Amino acid sequence: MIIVEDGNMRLPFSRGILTRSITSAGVDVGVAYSIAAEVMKDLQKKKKRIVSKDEIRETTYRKLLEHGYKTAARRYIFWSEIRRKGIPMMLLLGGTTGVGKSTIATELAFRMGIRSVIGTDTIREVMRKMISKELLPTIHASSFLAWKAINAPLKGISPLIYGFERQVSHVAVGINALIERATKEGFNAILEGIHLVPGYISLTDMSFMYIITVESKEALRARFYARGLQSLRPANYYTDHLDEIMGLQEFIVERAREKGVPIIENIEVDKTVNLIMEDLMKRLSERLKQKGIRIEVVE
Ligand SMILES: Nc1ncnc2c1ncn2[C@@H]1O[C@H](COP(=O)(O)OP(=O)(O)O)[C@@H](O)[C@H]1O
Ligand SMILES: O=C(O)[C@@H](COP(=O)(O)O)OP(=O)(O)O
Repeated sequence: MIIVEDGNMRLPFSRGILTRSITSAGVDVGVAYSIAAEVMKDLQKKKKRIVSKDEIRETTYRKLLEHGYKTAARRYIFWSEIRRKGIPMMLLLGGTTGVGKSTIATELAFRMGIRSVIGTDTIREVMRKMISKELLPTIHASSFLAWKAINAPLKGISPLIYGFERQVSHVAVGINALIERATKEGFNAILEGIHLVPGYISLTDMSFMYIITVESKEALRARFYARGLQSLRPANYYTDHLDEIMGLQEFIVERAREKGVPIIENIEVDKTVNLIMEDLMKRLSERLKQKGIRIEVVE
């Protein structure tokens, strides 16, 4: 068995771990698994019982090149450098309910080896327990129904947007606290949820936001039916309010345009995940260069 030495830690070589790192470079998981197996064979041929992480990275990088995956090889080295340097960053995925945020967040977390994925609806749930409905009525409803809790006369303002904005501004208190703590503690996390609206959240220089959208009401309807099969969130609770939910998407997209936050139409999960990782690699390396941190990418 091959032992991987990492500082004073020694762990058995795991094809699963190496497969995840290779998929983080955008390689199909089946191909990634077979490349990981080839890497293991090459290391075994060297008859060395203990290998370093650098040797694994080098061998994997060469294997990807041999198989013609030049771009993936560069991405692979980039993300393993990010992990090696333990660079703290936060990814924030906003977008109206049902577009696929938690699905994409889970896949991104797997590929990037990020352990904490936090939904803003969880933050809202905690706030609901601590703050009464009388005091903050708009947080005790779904985003697209918060307007029903408003009993103020609204002149010329859309009740749907006003109710949503109230809920977002309240939940943003918890979101900003999370971002502050992650920055102070230096840990990675992915936040996902409808409350991540550009202009309402204080981003740090190491937090990167994306807005996920669906192309049509029909596509969104299909998402809710698909989710209804996998979870206890009943589809018709959402499909009965598609116009409101799409109205919130419009509002969120406008804010994203104003703030220059990338907007990604989520047609296929894999494509969306690769798009975000590609864009994130560019934004992250630019940001790190500004901070004087160079990520060597082996040519
Ligand atoms: N690109 C996609 N194509 C088809 N179905 C998708 C896609 N992205 C997500 N889904 C499905 O849509 C449903 C809603 O996704 P979810 O991640 O729960 O949305 P959100 O977290 O944005 O509310 C889930 O059943 C998920 O599997
Ligand atoms: O308030 C809402 O629209 C959704 C947000 O869910 P996400 O889009 O954040 O998953 O929460 P729900 O009322 O369904 O529990």
